[in-house]
Amino acid sequence: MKKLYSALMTAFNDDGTVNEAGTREMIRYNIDVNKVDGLYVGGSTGENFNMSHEQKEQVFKIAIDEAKNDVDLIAQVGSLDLNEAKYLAKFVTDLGYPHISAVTPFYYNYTFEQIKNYYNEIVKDVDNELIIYSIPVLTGVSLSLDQFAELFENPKIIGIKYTNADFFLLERVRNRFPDKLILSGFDEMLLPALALGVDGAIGSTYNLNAKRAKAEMNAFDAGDIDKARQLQKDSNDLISALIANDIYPSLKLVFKELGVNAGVTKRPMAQPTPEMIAGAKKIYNDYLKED
Ligand SMILES: CC(=O)N[C@@H]([C@@H](O)[C@H](O)[C@H](O)CO)[C@@H](O)CC(=O)C(=O)O
Repeated sequence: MKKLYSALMTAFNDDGTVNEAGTREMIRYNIDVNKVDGLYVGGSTGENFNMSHEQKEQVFKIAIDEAKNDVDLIAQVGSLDLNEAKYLAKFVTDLGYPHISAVTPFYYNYTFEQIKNYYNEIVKDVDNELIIYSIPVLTGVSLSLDQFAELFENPKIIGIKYTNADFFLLERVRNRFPDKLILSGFDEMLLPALALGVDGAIGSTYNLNAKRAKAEMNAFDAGDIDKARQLQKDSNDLISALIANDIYPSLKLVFKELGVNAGVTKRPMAQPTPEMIAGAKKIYNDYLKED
C-alpha cells in the first residue's frame, strides 16, 4: 500500500515566532480531513532552514504531541551544523519519531566522502532509521546511483525522499534497490513516479490536495491510467496556479480559505500582498471549493 505524506508547514506569526495553535490546526486538518498516512516534519515546506534551533525543537515537539500515533512521522533533522543534526536526531528519537531524514549538506560543495561521513555520523548514536532527503534543485547536490549504493551500505539508511525530476536515475535506483523505501517529492510528477514503482510520496501541495492525490494513487493501483492521468492533470492545474502565486505563502493563504489558520511564512520568505491574497482566493474557488 503506497503512502501519502504531507510536508508539514509551520504557521508563523508576523514577528517570525512559531504560531503553535495554527501549526496544530494544520496537523489536525492533515490527519482528520486529508487523512494522510504521514507527516514530514521539518522539511523545506516547514521552513526548517529559516528556523532557529529552538524553533526546530518546538515544532518537532508540537507535531508529535498533536499527531501522537495517528499517522507516521518523519523528522527532517539535516543541518549544515553536523552537531545540530546529530543532536536533533537524538532529540526526535527520544520524542518517539519512528523515522528521521536529513537533507544532503549543501552550500560548501562538499565531497561525497564528506556527505557520506555526515550521514553515518547522524545515525551512529541513535536507534532510528534514516531517509536521505535528496533535493538537487534547492541544494545543488545530485547523488549518483553508485553514491546511493555507498550510503545504503549503512543498514540504518533505509531510503530516499526523492525530489528530483531525473526519472532515468529514479528508475535505476528503484531497480537496483527494490527493498529500499523511495518516496517521490515532486507532486506534479506523482504519476510518472508511481509508474516507476515508488513506495509513496511526500509533498507540500498534499496539505491541500491529498484527497485527489490519494484517488490518483488508487486509480493507478487499480490499473485505471486514464483516471490517474485526469487526476494528475487536475492536480497540476492547482499546482501551476500555486506556483504562479508564490507557492509557500499561497499554501498558507489557501489554507485560510479552508478555515485553517496557517499563519504566514517567515521572512525573508514573501509576506502576503493584496494580489497574492486575491490569487489565493481564486485558487480556492477554482480548484478546491466543494459544492
Ligand atoms: C522544492 C519543493 O518545495 N518541493 C516540495 C514539493 O512538494 C513541491 O513544492 C511541489 O512539488 C511543487 O513544485 C517537496 O518536495 C518538499 C518537501 O516535501 C519538503 O517540504 O521537504
